[in-house]
Amino acid sequence: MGKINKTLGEFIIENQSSFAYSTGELSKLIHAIRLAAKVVNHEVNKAGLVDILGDAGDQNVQGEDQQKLDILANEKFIQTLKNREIVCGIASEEEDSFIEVNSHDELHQNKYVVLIDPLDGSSNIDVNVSVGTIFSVYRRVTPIGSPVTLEDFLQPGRNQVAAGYVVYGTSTMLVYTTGHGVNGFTLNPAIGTFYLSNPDMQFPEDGKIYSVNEGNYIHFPQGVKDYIKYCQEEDGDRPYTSRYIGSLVSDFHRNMIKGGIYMYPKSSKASNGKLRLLYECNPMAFLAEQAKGKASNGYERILDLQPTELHQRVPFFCGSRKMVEKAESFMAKHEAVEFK
Ligand SMILES: O=P(O)(O)OC[C@H]1O[C@](O)(COP(=O)(O)O)[C@@H](O)[C@@H]1O
Ligand SMILES: [Mg+2]
Ligand SMILES: [Mg+2]
Repeated sequence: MGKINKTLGEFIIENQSSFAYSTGELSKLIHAIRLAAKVVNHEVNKAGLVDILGDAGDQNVQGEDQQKLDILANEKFIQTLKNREIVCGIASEEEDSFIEVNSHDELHQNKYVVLIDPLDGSSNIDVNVSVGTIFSVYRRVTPIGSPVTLEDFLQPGRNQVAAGYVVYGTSTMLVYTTGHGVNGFTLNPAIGTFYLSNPDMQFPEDGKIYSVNEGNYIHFPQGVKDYIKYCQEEDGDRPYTSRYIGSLVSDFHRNMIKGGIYMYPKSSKASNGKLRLLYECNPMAFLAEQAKGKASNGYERILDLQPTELHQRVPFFCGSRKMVEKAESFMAKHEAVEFK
């Protein structure tokens, strides 16, 4: 008889006990994310057949054109989390400020807040290239039963209790951590069940793939330019291969499996780069570290950064530990002079 793959449901139940304060609330939360992921997956897969491609004609708080699928995915995740009364607050790339989730009984006991990037890789939606969803979970810091505040969301990434992503690619996968390693589950679309397909995922310590939008090369800090040149030099196992999908989730996923580094540096055009600390960099950094990889802003550990705004951006270097350290060493050489 072939290898029996554990379902996500079975895995959640089995691993619930490994989580401190375990009341089953976090398990219910992961279940809800699984459900919303299946709903969004269904929409993504038939995107070309129904009128959900293209932009929605609105802009989000960051001045980016919202795609129709950005809005649909945002609605599906928020609705699913709200309806299950397992969170007390939600923040999203597509919402200006956080949403307080009130349950029917005044003093609801929900203790988690969730931050989401409902649709990651929006520029790839219309061209049938893989996209994703990213989520990050914290225990609230304000007293249970009291109104949720911004403070509950502006926590350093090291406080995350869970983080993960869904990649809607050649197959649909849910990859997440609760601080006990990283596991990947593949959706069997025929029966709508996620199965454990990639247990204990780990970044190879070193790699041969670098992912960066080289179209911004001339605007990059000298340290980044030097590291890209280093990746391209004929020497030993170099040149490395350049791979850039333009969806953070997909580039991260490939690099975690094959070994590689993803970079979205600051530049003379964007002094903090493009990616958002709270619902892109923190969750991917938590996953990276749990998978023996590394994540920094070129100088500091992402998970130790103290957030100050819901939608703040930070430079991002993430992937195989030795590659991130190498990039950081080039950055350190030029730290003093770079456009502070
Ligand atoms: O087109 P650029 O500037 O290279 O940016 C691509 C990056 O921006 C993102 O699309 C930003 O995420 P959103 O699509 O969620 O806004 C990342 O997924 C991706 O890595
Ligand atoms: Mg994104
Ligand atoms: Mg997005």
